[in-house]
Amino acid sequence: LLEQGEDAFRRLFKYYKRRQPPPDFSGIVDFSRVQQSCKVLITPLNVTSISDKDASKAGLKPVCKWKAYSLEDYPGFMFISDPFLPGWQRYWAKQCLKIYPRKPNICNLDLHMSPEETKDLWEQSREQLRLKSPGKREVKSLLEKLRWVTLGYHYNWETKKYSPDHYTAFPTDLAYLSEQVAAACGFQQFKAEAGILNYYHFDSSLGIHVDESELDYSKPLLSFSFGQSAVFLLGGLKRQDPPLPMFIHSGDIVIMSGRSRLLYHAVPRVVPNLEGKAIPSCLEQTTTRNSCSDDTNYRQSGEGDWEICMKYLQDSRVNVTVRQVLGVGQSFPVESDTEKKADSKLYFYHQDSKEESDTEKKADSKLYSYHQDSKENQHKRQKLINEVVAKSL
Ligand SMILES: O=C(O)CCC(=O)C(=O)O
Ligand SMILES: [Fe+2]
Repeated sequence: LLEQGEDAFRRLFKYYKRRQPPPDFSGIVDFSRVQQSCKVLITPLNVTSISDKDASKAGLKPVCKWKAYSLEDYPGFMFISDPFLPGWQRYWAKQCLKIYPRKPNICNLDLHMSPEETKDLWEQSREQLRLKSPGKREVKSLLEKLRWVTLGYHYNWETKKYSPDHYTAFPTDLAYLSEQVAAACGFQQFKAEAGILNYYHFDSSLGIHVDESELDYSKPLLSFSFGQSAVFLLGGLKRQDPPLPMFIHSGDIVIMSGRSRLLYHAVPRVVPNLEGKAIPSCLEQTTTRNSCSDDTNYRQSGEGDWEICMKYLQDSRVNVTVRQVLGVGQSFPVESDTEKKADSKLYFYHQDSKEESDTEKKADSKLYSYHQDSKENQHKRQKLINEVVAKSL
């Protein structure tokens, strides 16, 4: 057991990432097929926390219809199995592909391209994607090279900080969705202040990490997924703690709050949806005419856009995590000049350098190595954990 505990997370991460021989997926928790495993608990939500009408404006079913789960050993962790109304996953997936990557939002491609060149990845990629034939090795469109987009307080991968100096308006529709979901889970005053979109393909993974850059851990972290499925590993407070593997499917929402807010986690693998179809059927549904959306984008969206989305999602997964960075009445700590410099570095467009710097490469692939924490960081982390635990008791 001592040996097993050594670096159980790394071993399991590599195991699920492995191609040959493929891993055994049978032991993975699948909330869409509740096996009444001893660990999975069905969680009742307060069905009056948000009105059915407000839920439907965000494309969500009435809360009484949601299937919400929690895990015995992970207080504060919640999993909502696809609570979206028919047709609405399409809407959100399209926003993630067509609208949110637009300027002024920041994406990995900005690290080595001019704002002019990354102005509208959707427009720049749609023809190429439309003509793409499956299985063929073709030049990748910009949309296919997209790895991440940041929203609101833009996350700086290098300094691992949010900065008050890099804020752009958070998309109102996504803020609304997040606030409804947070309220339904018992977090009434949630404010969507920062977002990270991750774009995955079948060969992508997201390393072992903890989201600790936000300044108020009493606020939940919300995660929405669309497209193909993923194996998600939920670890412990220590990096080495053995993780629990679970599937995340299209439409699923993960909430990390309370004691689970600072747990290590990772996505070792993206897997085809378990129905074995090109696109999971929940994404194929269209809305009924009378659903009440205030968003003109939605009504104007043509079938042509959806055709491009489908092409993209056949071998991709999009995940968006929404975070509240500041607590009520809280403000950013004052930064020193050196910190400010480091902070703005990533937003500088290197006009005369075609070579990617190491920093760019790292940030670009988001595969920055997750080094063993320094003594100082470990100490800081332990302090934070104590705070969170104290608050959630
Ligand atoms: O893709 C996911 O499900 C997780 C994403 C994540 O952990 C993050 O963006 O911090
Ligand atoms: Fe994360």
